[in-house]
Amino acid sequence: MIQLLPSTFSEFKKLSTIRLIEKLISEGREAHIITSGEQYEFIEKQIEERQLRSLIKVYKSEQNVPDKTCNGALNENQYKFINKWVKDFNTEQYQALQYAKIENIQINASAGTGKTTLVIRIIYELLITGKVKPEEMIITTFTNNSTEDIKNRLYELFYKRWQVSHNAKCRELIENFYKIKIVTLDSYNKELLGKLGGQFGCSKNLKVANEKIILKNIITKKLREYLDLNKITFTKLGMGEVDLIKLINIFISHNKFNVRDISNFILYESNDDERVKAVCKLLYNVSTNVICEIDNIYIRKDKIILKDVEYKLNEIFNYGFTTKEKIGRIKYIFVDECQDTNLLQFNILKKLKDSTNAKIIAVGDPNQAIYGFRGANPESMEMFEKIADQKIELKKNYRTQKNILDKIDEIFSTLIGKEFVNPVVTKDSGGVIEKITYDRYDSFKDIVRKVKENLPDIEKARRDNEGKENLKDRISILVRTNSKGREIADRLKEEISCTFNNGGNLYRSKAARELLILIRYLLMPDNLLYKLQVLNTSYLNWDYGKFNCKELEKLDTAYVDNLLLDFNNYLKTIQNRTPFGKICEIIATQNPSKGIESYQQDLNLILDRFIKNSKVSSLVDLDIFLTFKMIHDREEQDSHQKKAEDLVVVNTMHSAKGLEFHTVIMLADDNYRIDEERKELINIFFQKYTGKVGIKYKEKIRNKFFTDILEIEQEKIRRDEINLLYVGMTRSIEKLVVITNNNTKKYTYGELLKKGGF
Ligand SMILES: Nc1ncnc2c1ncn2[C@@H]1O[C@H](COP(=O)(O)OP(=O)(O)OP(=O)(O)O)[C@@H](O)[C@H]1O
Repeated sequence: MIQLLPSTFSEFKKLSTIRLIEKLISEGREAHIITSGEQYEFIEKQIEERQLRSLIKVYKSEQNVPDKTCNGALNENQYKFINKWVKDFNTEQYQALQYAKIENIQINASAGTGKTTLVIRIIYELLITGKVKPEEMIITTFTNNSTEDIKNRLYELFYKRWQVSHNAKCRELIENFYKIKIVTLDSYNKELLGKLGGQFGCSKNLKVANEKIILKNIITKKLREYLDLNKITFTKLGMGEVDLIKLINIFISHNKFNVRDISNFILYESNDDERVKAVCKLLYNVSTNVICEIDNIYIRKDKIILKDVEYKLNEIFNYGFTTKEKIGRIKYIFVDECQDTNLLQFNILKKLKDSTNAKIIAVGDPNQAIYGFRGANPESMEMFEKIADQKIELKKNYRTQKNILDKIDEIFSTLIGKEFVNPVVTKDSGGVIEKITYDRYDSFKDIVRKVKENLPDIEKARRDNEGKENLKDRISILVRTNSKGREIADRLKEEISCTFNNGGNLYRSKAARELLILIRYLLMPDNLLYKLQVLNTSYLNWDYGKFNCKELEKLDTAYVDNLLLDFNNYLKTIQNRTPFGKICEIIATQNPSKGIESYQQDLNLILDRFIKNSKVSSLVDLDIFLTFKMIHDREEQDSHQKKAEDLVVVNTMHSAKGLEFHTVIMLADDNYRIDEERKELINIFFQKYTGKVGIKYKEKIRNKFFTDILEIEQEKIRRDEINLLYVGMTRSIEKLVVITNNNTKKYTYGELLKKGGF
């Protein structure tokens, strides 16, 4: 709240000033007062006497303040005036804003304390004052969602400012908004490698490869070669081909793992079980072969694996193969959510800073670190702190009501076994935190009941907000996994309009794409393109390489037909089935999901939607349905408007990071470690410092290192999950409802919350 107080004084004004201060205290509000002359001295004295430094900030104006108070809407002149004197920020935010203009800073703060708001404001200030040009800054985040969020909020700031002031600079920035690089760290690194990687054979058109698709095929090929060459049987190894492929796949694609490090790993000890030793040797050899093959293919095709991007960039920087000219002019690097950075990423950012003399503004919250499992470094906050000239902590929470935050403190103090204190709250007008326990099989009824119960509040909040679509005025149903989110959104949509907000999209999933290809092939079996495409899908167990569908003319049709012979013969046996029956039959026999749970769930959901849509009966209908959905859903995803309209949104915990909602309904019985539940568990842990790799497969076969590392790794995963639960719970502004089962299962948030005494 901003108050302009006139410079001159009457007794009446004096009284009203005291009243104003009292009112602000009673509301627990924070205020900025601008005044001059004797009024300034008077207010300062009042504030001192009442010990209100933290609530009220007074600015002394050298100019005379206009003789009228203003609260809320400002006219243009008032706006200009205030903009000159005041940043509607608390002291720490204001300090950070000032430091950011001259130094490297690190901002460390808990949820809801205004980190993102501050970063956006710093960016805004640097641009609007002309200190930095749009193309001279890089703003990195970890997810596409955060990128979108920052873009929207920054744009809004410029737009609002332009509406009030019609400032020419503002207009110029709006027009050049696209030049501001707000990107995920991964995509920035890829672009950078394209620029710098000439000596390493990387071109500007470098594409990040979808390693999953290609890996499986190459692994199968190399595994069979190895087994043949060494005359090894599956019995000797104690596991079958599918599991072996899975094991090698996990080993190679593990995020902490880089292909070049393979020889540094220790896989077994001399007293390990013979089968374990045989599997480890196989793992080492096949992986090396696979990696060489992938490198060859990728170099030819100008592709690279995501993890390799960081590795190569580090090498380039380490060997000094880069110059300021090649990188381009960078004055500022912003790192949002810096707690989630891994060591390689940090090194790249630091080297980038050193080579360009750019300033780094890093913002994070150690309690919201959720990417430990994929290599984020727990010390990342400290690393950024070391390169910062100033460290700033934000101490006030502006989001959540006091009673909700107090409860969160209590739960997390118990869970992590040390005092956990959220920052000072600014809101204390009675928030609601409740837990609903159900003992039926399904929590859906409770979700619907709670949504309906809370909708009137949201509608009111929107009305109070003058009908403006505010993304905060919504109910968010928070779930742990994508598939659970989809399921809930799907069921809920039948009663209440809602949006599922996640990273992916059902109709862009592999399951959807492959199903469409299958349908088109069934419709037009003579079309060469569809023949090739279907050969590339998981419906055919084609064991090596994918066809390049763009090079149709180079292909020998007879050869392709020959490859499809078995599949076509099989299709003949089911030709009399109904279209839908045919598809179900093919899915049952060809098993395209190959045991990948998410693929199966996506497929089930699509089939379920087919069934519910009574208009879909022929294969052509199915084709149209899927094609339409692919286009339509894409529009829906891209449409900010659509997202804003719905009062109810379903979010995964990950996708809700950085957002806030009037009401949060959290589903706490979703399992967060599906792997543990599987009977035939395959698990690999890498211990970075010792180079040891813990391996477990089948029920009891494991190397000696596995048990040693297991506990440490589980604790890491648990910590990630606790942090993710914290992220979820701190999204709420007014209300937090937790729905959990009576018999809380292991590895659910219900279990964690119970341990936390909730
Ligand atoms: N000085 C301030 N005065 C009043 N409200 C503020 C202030 N700073 C931030 N806010 C508001 O507080 C809320 C939380 O801010 P923001 O989203 O920036 O927090 P955050 O620290 O990034 O949170 P998280 O880490 O949970 O994503 C927003 O609604 C924002 O508008």
